[in-house]
Amino acid sequence: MAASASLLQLPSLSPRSLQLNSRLNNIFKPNSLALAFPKPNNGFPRCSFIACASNNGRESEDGVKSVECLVEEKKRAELAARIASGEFTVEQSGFLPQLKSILSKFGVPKEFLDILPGSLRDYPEVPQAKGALSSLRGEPFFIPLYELFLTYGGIFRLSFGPKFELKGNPGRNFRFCYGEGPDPSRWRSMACSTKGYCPSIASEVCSSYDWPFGRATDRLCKKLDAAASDGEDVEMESLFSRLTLDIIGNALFNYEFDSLSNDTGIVEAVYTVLREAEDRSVSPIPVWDIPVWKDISPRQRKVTASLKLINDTLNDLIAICKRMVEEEELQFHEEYINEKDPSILHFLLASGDDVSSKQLRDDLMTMLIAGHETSAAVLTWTFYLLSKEPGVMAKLQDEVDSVLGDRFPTVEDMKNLKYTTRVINESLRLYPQPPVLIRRSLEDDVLGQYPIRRGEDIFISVWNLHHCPNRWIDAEKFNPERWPIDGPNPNEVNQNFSYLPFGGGPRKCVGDMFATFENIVAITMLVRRFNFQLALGAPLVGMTTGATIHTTEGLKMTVTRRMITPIIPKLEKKFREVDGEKALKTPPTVLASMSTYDGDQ
Ligand code: HEM
Repeated sequence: MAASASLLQLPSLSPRSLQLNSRLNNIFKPNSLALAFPKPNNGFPRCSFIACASNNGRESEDGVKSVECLVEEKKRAELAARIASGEFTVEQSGFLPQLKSILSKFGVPKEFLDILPGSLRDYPEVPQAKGALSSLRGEPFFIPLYELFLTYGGIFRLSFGPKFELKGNPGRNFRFCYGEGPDPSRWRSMACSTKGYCPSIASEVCSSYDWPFGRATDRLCKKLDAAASDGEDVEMESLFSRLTLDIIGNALFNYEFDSLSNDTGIVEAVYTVLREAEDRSVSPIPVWDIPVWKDISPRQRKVTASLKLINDTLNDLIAICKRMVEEEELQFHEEYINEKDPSILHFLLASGDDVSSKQLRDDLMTMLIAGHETSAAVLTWTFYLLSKEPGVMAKLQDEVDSVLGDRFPTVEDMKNLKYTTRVINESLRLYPQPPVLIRRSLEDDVLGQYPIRRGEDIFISVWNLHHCPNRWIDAEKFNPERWPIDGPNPNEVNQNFSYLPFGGGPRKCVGDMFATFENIVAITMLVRRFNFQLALGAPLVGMTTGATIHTTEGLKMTVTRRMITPIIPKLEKKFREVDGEKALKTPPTVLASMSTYDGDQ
């Protein structure tokens, strides 16, 4: 990594001005600021920042680029050339500098100009990009942001309104699912509880077969096993979405969506609401706010009905959990965990969290949304990347075989699954979820050398940070080895805020440890058993944006069973206290739980 520390700092991101507005407000209004540090060198060769998937990721043997790849490169080059030509550049010097210049021409002495009130200080103007984003149609929005960054540098102002396609208000648009959401002070305490909860997943309870991570992934393995037998290709993006929905439902409120097996009403309702939230966040006109529209539009009526079903279900779950907690005799303490119901909801209620059921419901809904599609997207893009780098996949499978053998992964295994963790670190670098973070300035401030007005929206393009050619050697290459295997787990602090897999600061992701363990369990259990290749003839894997980076047409893969040397499972005996007695507990082995598997296991 070519680290350039001075460039990588975020000099003026003072907590004062950049406190996260937890409800993402009014983004993409004209005059939003986009940040991307560090500034690239002038003349730095533009890189093709989406790895082209020739033959859908299977390299053609003679190394000839596919037609799609060439088209993709041509499109990118055209976009870069248009931006560089100044098509989107605003020539302006700003009112205050102009005023000073006029006063100076009239002979006003410099000493006087220098003591003019602060508001007249001569700040340089932020480079400005202007236009109609519709003219950049056909790209996920963070791609033009990257091209603009290569042209304008680390900080520039976007004036892509009023025709800006992404003009909208995701904060407001998500509110229909989780009300006003948690108020910041309460959210902090909840985040603390949740962070407090995360270490407790290190307890042996979560390594038990009852824990949702392994159980849900096991169901996915069985599905893939059937597909492998039938020689059918599978669409992994939707399977990962279902996997993570099952996991988060179970972990949050002990609810079995079982979406991998069934399409029940509640599963459909969750997807209806999630898709609506994503659509609203990129829709130019909030038609859903028109009162009559809500009642006559079949789609909006479906959204309302779905929301009611979800809210009723959550209310029931909260009520059941409250009763359980009331009947419980156990005193709450830091390591508290209810073995029958180790859910976050139970933990929060047992901790004496004194909130209304509505608030609790809104909080759970927030976590459901924040923790579902993000993890699904990480798994999707990780498997996409792995399918293009057989060498990385082989190394990963070696590690999994030697560390886990036929066991289910446990939290203790995480420290030994070092390469697996690096694969996830690298996948999160290339495909950050979400690719852009948004803040609103609460007061006038200065960012770098530029003034920021109160109320101004600031986009922090994590995509740009993670792809910056000055920061990363071979920035576009999927190279888990770039992270030293025995080094610290890379995070925003030890990477000097040039790597933000889970955000940073007071509003950093509260589910980072949860998500890491979830991803490790899913990846290790899947690659242990199967090989994955992009399906022949499947559509090219392109990107599109919702709240996270989705594929344009799914991730169609051919899954085959691995031929692996059988490993004699270790029958470790573990003891744990159950109601004051020592209970014998034998951790399940993969073989035991996959007893329906035939052949080569
Ligand atoms: C690999 C999966 C995940 C990724 C990449 C991820 C990423 C992020 C990022 C970047 C943020 C900061 C957003 C911002 O600054 O505007 C965030 C916030 C958040 N995440 Fe995650 N997340 C993941 C999984 C989860 C999970 C599993 C949960 C819940 C169990 C969760 C709950 C949250 C919540 C509640 C917030 C808002 C925190 C606040 O506003 O204080 N996330 N996540």
